[in-house]
Amino acid sequence: MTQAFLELSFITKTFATTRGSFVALKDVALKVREGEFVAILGHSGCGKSTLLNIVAGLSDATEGGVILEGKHVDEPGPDRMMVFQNYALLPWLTAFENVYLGVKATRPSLSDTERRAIAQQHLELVGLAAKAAKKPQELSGGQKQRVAIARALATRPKVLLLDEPFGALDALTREEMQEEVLKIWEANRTTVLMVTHEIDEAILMADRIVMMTNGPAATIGEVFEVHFPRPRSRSDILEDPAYYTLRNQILAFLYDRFGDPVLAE
Ligand SMILES: Nc1ncnc2c1ncn2[C@@H]1O[C@H](COP(=O)(O)OP(=O)(O)OP(=O)(O)O)[C@@H](O)[C@H]1O
Repeated sequence: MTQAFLELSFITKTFATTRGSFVALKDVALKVREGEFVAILGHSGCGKSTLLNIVAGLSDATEGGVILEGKHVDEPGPDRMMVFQNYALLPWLTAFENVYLGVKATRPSLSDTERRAIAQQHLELVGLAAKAAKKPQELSGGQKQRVAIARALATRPKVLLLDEPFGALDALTREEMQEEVLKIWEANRTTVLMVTHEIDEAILMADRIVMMTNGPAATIGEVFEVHFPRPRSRSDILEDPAYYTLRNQILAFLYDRFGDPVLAE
């Protein structure tokens, strides 16, 4: 690869703590292609969210940094939108207003009519047009996460950052949401970095799975390519012997080489 679309360039992150400095990440280096879907997998506490926060510009790298289309980025910007596990919607606004606010903040050159149309289109994209006037507390967890995803996509980010986006959902809703997000991604091919604890989620969705070693000084231990054809279906993958090989390789990494903390599978 010559110039990467997104490059994590030898990111080291040290936190100052009451007991001295704590090196959470050490020399994390990764090049991501435009339109690629990358999953970041590792044990709890290894530094996945810290890494995503640095890519989002919400936290500074102590050394190294993030390069997007050849430019260093170290502050939040509309080119990188994050979706959090706990949705982070504004509770006093409706579903529509939450999405609209994101569009208004990031696309000032558009007319208000255009912004409203974009907000509406993105609520439709996630199947929530009928709930546009509902406030977050009137929505289910899956519906709230749909609004958060619509809000992130409506700003047309270059990179979508998903921090355990389905972590708060029940198993069935989680599977539905994985498939929906995959469909949307297959239609748009936004570059995605997704942090997850779930091996099957990473295999279903990602082009590559980046395995983090345990902290302190966590780094990328291995990268697995996921070759299943797209569009993907869970049942096709489960019928493919390559799925079991890949799953076993991931399990071996997590438990034989870096066993210890509990993996929320
Ligand atoms: N502000 C901070 N100050 C000190 N240490 C921190 C801070 N934020 C994170 N850490 C430490 O850095 C390490 C990585 O944390 P992080 O939340 O990134 O892990 P994670 O892999 O996302 O965990 P999980 O999967 O449980 O969400 C942990 O040991 C954590 O205690």
